[in-house]
Amino acid sequence: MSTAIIGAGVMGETLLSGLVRAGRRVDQLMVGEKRAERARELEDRYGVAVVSNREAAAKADTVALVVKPQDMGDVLEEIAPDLRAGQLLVSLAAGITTAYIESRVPDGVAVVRVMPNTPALVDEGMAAISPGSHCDESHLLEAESLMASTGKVLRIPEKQMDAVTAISGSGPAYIFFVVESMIEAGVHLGLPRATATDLVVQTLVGSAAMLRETGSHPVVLREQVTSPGGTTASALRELEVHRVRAAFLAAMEAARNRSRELAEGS
Ligand SMILES: NC(=O)C1=CN([C@@H]2O[C@H](COP(=O)(O)OP(=O)(O)OC[C@H]3O[C@@H](n4cnc5c(N)ncnc54)[C@H](O)[C@@H]3O)[C@@H](O)[C@H]2O)C=CC1
Ligand SMILES: O=C(O)[C@@H]1CCC=N1
Repeated sequence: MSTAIIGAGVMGETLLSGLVRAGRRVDQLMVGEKRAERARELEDRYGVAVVSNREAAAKADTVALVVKPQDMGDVLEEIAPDLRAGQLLVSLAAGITTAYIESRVPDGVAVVRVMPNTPALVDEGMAAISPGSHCDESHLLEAESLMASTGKVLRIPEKQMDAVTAISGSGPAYIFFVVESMIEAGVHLGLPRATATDLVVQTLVGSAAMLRETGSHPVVLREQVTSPGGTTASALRELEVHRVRAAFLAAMEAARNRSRELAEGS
């Protein structure tokens, strides 16, 4: 099965590198990328063939679309003449619906919408997938196998996609923001930056491992850290006073709403 990736920016390369790490043959992979310099970089780094978008669409069994939502209309218009019924189109773009894609490609092309995230770069990705209207189980299995090369995959109804985008798609950025804030706080408290960074990163990794390995509710894990009348209780009170919980809710609502807007091309 050959796979083409159209749009090899951050997420396109993340997918490409994951497929290579998962043992997909490089001669079964190809890339369509608009920026010539970027295309050369990927050829050098992975030995992958860089071809035109139309050649990618004509030759590959599966075509992954990893361009920005705003570029999706142009790319679909360009490759539509080369697509055929039964072929699989996997879109990783935020906001873009399977109906949008299906209305721009020949009848019978199978479309799967995916929302991945960047931890896929270290094989800890979280991808959600939803089938379009011409998908059978074999198309879903192929999309799942594509994304499973870089982490966990969950099947979800497409109506949940904008919320998923706000949580796991954009999620790594919120976590990095928290990490960055904690490091700055450590520096403010007088710690050397390198020490603060080591402390915060390992605390994050350890906490994530506890969540995954114990399966305990985060409230239970938080209560274990919070000694009565102690330091954690004092800190948590400040987080509540500064409305951090409400800020997270507002932030994710904004991301969900932006995903909906992207569907309308803005
Ligand atoms: N970066 C992230 O964390 C995530 C990104 N996504 C989605 O992945 C898609 C790509 O995002 P990024 O990789 O962050 O953006 P990016 O800007 O890094 O990559 C887009 C790539 O597409 C190329 N491109 C643009 N028009 C093209 C065309 N006509 N033909 C071929 N290549 C073309 C650009 O040159 C660029 O290399 C977006 O739709 C985004 O919603 C989804 C989940 C997470
Ligand atoms: O910011 C964005 O629009 C993309 C989609 C999810 C993560 N990055």
